[in-house]
Amino acid sequence: MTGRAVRTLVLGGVRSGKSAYGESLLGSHRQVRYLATGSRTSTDAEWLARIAAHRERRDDRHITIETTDLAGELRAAPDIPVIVDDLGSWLTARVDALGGWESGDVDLDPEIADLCDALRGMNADTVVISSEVGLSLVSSTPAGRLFQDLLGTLNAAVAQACDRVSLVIAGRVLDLPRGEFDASPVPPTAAEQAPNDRTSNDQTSNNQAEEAPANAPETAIAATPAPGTAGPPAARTRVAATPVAADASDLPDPTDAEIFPAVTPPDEAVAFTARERQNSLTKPPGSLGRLEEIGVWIAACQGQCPPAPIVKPAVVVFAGDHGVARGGVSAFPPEVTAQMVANIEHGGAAVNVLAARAGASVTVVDMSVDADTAPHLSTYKVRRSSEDLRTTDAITIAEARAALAAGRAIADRLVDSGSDLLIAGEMGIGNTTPATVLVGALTRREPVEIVGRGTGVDDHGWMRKTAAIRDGMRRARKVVHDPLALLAAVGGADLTAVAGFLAQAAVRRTPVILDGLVITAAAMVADALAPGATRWWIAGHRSVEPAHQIALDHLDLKPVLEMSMRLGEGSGAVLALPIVQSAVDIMTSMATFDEAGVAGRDDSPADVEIP
Ligand SMILES: Cc1cc2ncn([C@H]3O[C@H](COP(=O)(O)O)[C@@H](O)[C@H]3O)c2cc1C
Ligand SMILES: O=C(O)c1cccnc1
Repeated sequence: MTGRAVRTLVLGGVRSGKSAYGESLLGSHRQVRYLATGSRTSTDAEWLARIAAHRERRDDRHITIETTDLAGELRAAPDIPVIVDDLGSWLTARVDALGGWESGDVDLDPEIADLCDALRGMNADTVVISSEVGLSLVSSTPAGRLFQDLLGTLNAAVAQACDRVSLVIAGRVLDLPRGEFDASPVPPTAAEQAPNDRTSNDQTSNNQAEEAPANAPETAIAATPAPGTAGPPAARTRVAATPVAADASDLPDPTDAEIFPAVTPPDEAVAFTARERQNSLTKPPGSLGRLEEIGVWIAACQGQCPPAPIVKPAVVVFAGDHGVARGGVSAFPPEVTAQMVANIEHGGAAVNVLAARAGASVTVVDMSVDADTAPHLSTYKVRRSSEDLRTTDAITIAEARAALAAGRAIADRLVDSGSDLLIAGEMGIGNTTPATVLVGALTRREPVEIVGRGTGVDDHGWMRKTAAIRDGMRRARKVVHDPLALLAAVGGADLTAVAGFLAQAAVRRTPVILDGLVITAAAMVADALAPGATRWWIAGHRSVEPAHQIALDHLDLKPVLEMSMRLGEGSGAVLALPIVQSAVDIMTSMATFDEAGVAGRDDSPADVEIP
């Protein structure tokens, strides 16, 4: 699997430009299979002329296959980009074959489910064209109503199997955001029903926002600093976390987990082309500032200009407890870690809310929570709580290897199932302490320079935290040149898994948005494990934690946002995601000076007097 295949459903009315748009989406491919569903046996001259016009627009790159066996044809060549034009004709052919127009008694659900299954199996870019007939008048004939009903059902089911859905109206393209409910009445396939099955856990279905069960319990979080604060509104839609993708028999081999292949940087030649494209767009060069740099970066990461839209961003929240949290270094008690894991699982945390807005999936993974969590959360669990870094190694070397291997396996799985941008988040009371120890040890700072308030420790807590950081740094300094030993000594299982995840994303040439202090501290170690990995990362925001800026300077990263945030969970990274998506939109959708007929910059030596 390429890991980059994008399935797009293009909807539109009659003569809206949907086919031309759909074909343009595959414009960069050398070979495209064109599955034409229009009936060859038609004798309607006007209809045949339409088909001929479609054919004319296609060039030599297209292999045209006239078929109504869509699922079979898709499965026959899952690695070749394909366009299906269109679902309406396929539907007509199927109802014809079943003789259902008169009786209206047709059950296409099994065929629709089979078609969706075949679409999900595509490893190459896939475009499906269909008519949006639901916006017109309800047909006055039974057959017309049957067609409208069936096509509405079919479109909804296919939308679920696609990564993107666009609506074309009058030649203008509207990208439809992901909805918050499952509109498909088609029964789920067996794979979708089995939560621990490899296929169903495959993140291909990540972006289908799931509504939390209506009776999902409000997770009670111990609210130490502000007991009794008003709870959130009772009625709302929540986007629950996606289950982690693996079962116990599928655990990665931890042998040599700390050894990474060489990281190759994003494509410089494409970056050059992308900068030229930025300068050809209808704006003064450089006028979109940082947005231009980000667009160039994404193009270079993807190795193509213009870059493809980011359609499957994924957030993984790594959760774990730390023995040092028993030493009063946080404003909150350690029990909050497990409670927040449940909250994230049910869609109630800040990261869920922000991810839903940005169209990203959220998965929470228990690496070392000091409680038993559900099996689908604890597949990769290394132990219950890491040890107290003040006095002993947080985890053993063997546990560190297992945690690194887990982070790497999770990144691999997401990339293999089409995730095109990754974000790591973390949840663990006390986390800013090991993170600050890592930053202090790697940058040789004094504890008082770098210690922050985390969740909001009071002055006594601040003193305890500073002493803990001092003790941790004393132990960390001894292994500061050995990234694996450093993670084992002070990082703990969760931060170690984050380091594996971030480094593996770079190995897999997948861009990452970093979050605050905790994730950036793990990123420093990840760059030591896989030198050059930083080139695949962008800093989403700058947290108020003082050690965060020091970590960013160390990695030579400039944060996108400055929002005075100090939460973690991946929240700052997810908040920056729409900016990265906007940077891509600029590169894909702005007109060039030539296209728009706008005069470029006047660089000719002017014969004007300089006053
Ligand atoms: C309710 C709640 C939600 C959170 N979400 C993230 N964190 C953040 O705060 C913790 C780190 O701060 P410290 O080192 O001071 O404990 C981590 O769990 C981090 O993810 C939270 C903390 C709390 C209390
Ligand atoms: O910047 C962070 O990562 C952070 C800050 C405070 C609390 N938790 C995380």
